[in-house]
Amino acid sequence: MENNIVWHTHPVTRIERERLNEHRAAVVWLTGLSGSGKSSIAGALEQALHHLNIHTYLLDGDNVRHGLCQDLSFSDRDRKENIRRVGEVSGLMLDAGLVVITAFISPYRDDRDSVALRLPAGQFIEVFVDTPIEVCEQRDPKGLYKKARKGEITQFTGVDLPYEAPLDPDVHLDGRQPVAALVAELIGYLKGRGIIKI
Ligand SMILES: Nc1ncnc2c1ncn2[C@@H]1O[C@H](COP(=O)(O)OS(=O)(=O)O)[C@@H](OP(=O)(O)O)[C@H]1O
Ligand SMILES: Nc1ncnc2c1ncn2[C@@H]1O[C@H](COP(=O)(O)OP(=O)(O)O)[C@@H](O)[C@H]1O
Repeated sequence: MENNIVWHTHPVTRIERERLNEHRAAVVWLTGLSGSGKSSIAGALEQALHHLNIHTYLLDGDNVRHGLCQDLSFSDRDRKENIRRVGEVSGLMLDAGLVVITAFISPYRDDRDSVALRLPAGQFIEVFVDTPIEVCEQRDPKGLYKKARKGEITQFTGVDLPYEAPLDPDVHLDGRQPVAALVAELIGYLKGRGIIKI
């Protein structure tokens, strides 16, 4: 259907914003089970990058679901929409020249791949926070696994809905390692890819 909307190209581009920032823009997309460590790693990574004078923004599932996505449930359909919206916001922030860090379960490969396809090639970095469900369940800081096992919460990832692990992630983290070591691994990766120079 024709919608009469035409893309408008503006004079200041992402490349120029990146030059001003003295680093490249990227989306560092953390995916993993609830309790795998996404938020902890994302927060510590942002702090480390901030100290290196990198312009960052962190989008976290729990927080985004208080506002932008407060109308969405945990059904497959709503998770798809959640990830689509977050992907679009990440794309805008990437265009603004930021290193965007996202922490969403994002359990479905198709949804993650759709986000990657909407972003400039090479600027979507898929990070698998690989923590066995037994470990996540033992951590259970919010008591959600306990509730899901008792049937008090349904559609819980890893209990009655699947988690599709990335087949070929850019970075594969062992979520049982200390957060500081995982952050160092990510910083090393960003340097290796020429996103940050320091
Ligand atoms: N049913 C169900 N399944 C999974 N998670 C649940 C559910 N209900 C609430 N929560 C809490 O919501 C957080 C996950 O939100 P996300 O936006 O990251 O999920 S998704 O990407 O849309 O699948 C998740 O946060 P994390 O534990 O930080 O991953 C949970 O705290
Ligand atoms: N690498 C780690 N080693 C040990 N405990 C961790 C690690 N990462 C996170 N945790 C702990 O596990 C729990 C879940 O971490 P969190 O970052 O909230 O995970 P997620 O965002 O994936 O749900 C928290 O209690 C946190 O302190």
